Amino acid sequence: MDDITRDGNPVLRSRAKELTFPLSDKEIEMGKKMMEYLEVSQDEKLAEKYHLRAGVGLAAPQVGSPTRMAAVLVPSDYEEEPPAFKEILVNPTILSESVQGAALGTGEGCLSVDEDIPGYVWRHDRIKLRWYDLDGNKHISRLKDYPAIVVQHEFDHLNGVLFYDHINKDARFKSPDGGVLIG
Ligand SMILES: CNC(=O)c1cccc(C)c1Nc1nc(N2CCN(c3ccccc3Cl)CC2)nc(N2CSC[C@H]2C(=O)NC)n1
Repeated sequence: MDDITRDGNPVLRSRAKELTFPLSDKEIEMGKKMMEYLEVSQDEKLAEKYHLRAGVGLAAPQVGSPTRMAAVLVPSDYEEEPPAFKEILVNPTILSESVQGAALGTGEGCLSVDEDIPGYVWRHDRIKLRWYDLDGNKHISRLKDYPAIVVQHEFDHLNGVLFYDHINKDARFKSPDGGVLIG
């Protein structure tokens, strides 16, 4: 956990730089290590053994690298099913986003923010995402609900935005018209 940068470190408030292909061995290794972190953090026994906080997303600035890469591992509702969304995203771009909003009903947490900050983090319920994999292949993904929220949270990290920047401090649990609460 000590290798996760914490709020206050300027790398979390900077705009991360695009990566160029072919990626260096070091960049590929970083992507794989970020995904491995999420896998271990979601295994109760291993997370306890290595004192890791569970996460479903991790962006390169959170491991000290101001580059546009993020790992996302959103499990499905049933353990024996494959994950809802598992990818290492390079140079992601949100191509379009729904007008309809969505927020996690329990608020958001972040591996780089140690304290709980109450409030809904209103995002877009659906997004169309263009991204590249570690080999430089282009992908387009249409995401909805929890996976869409997680990707927007990680995308924010690449632009120096943290989840609590979106919380309405005067009305932390206010729902905008038509917004859906998830989870
Ligand atoms: C303040 N209240 C809260 O944090 C909060 C409180 C309750 C519920 C939710 C849903 C909350 N919110 C929240 N919970 C998560 N986890 C739930 C548990 N889970 C997990 C845990 C154990 C094994 C496997 C897994 Cl999968 C890991 C992920 N993750 C995020 N976020 C926001 S988007 C990026 C994502 C992230 O990875 N954060 C570290 N938010």
